[in-house]
Amino acid sequence: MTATVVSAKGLTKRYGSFTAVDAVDFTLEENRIYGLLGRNGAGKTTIMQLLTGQLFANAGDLEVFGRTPAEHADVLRRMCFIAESQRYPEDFTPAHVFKAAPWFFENWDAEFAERLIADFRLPVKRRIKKLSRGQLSAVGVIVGLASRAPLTFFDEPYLGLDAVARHIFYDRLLEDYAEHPRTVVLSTHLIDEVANLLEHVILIDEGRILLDRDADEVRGSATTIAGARAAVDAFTADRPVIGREGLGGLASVTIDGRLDQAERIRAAELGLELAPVSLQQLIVHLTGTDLAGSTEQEKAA
Ligand SMILES: Nc1ncnc2c1ncn2[C@@H]1O[C@H](COP(=O)(O)OP(=O)(O)OP(=O)(O)O)[C@@H](O)[C@H]1O
Repeated sequence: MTATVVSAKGLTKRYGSFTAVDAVDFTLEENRIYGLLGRNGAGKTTIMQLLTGQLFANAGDLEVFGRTPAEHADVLRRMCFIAESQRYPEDFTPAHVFKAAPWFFENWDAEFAERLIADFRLPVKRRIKKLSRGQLSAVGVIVGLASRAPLTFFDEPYLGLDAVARHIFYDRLLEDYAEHPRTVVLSTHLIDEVANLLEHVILIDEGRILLDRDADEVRGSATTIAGARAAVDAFTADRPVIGREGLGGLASVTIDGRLDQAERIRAAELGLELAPVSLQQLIVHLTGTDLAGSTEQEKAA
């Protein structure tokens, strides 16, 4: 049986009259990788700050490892939060950060950190304020991975990381997670890149939860049918269409739900192609916008 690490009921955070997190209910289970997804301003960072005791909720019940996070130092010690723009003391070098890390994280693995430093080619003796944007992100990613905290949050940890470095992060996370399972919460706009990593998806929109489901179930919950427009239209006529694209005589229509065996055979007879829907496509549909819009992609590239 898996243990519940986080339990939130009616969790609410207001900034003045604006409600950033609106009475959300969710749980995080032990040893799973969660994607906390949503458009800009959806409330993802605020939720992570509530969970890590950096903010107080205005209403609701929150338990992390069975206790109220902000009031229990032993709970805070079991968490690691890597923010988009991590701050460090003036004149610190990455070497100072990694030397201090074992004071904060009892599972800190210095050897693993050394390997990551080599992977990311991080100049550990250079002052942090002189590091490039991507190198600064690498410092956070290394702390997040080598801390092996039972509950680790990565809030858009990639700013400036190039594609190679991002894939090193994903690979090392998966490898290390297989050997040292823990609960990881990853907030990102690069959904297609992390789709295979995620075991569970929580989608936030305007402070509310739109979707809280196993990632495989989400992936299998829609189908794209492509082919000659007339055949596609006929095949999808009575179905809940959630997306439609077309060019000339060709069409590609995404429907909510799976097709059974008979329907698949019929589609093949009509010369139609069936394709699974990506997590990103579904989320775009659910939130009405492309989360990985060009600015985010460019920022991360
Ligand atoms: N200190 C604050 N005072 C007032 N409003 C705030 C404050 N912090 C956050 N907000 C607002 O709360 C909402 C949620 O912000 P949050 O940072 O949690 O979003 P997010 O989902 O992490 O967004 P992004 O993907 O852009 O990082 C936003 O509308 C934001 O403007």
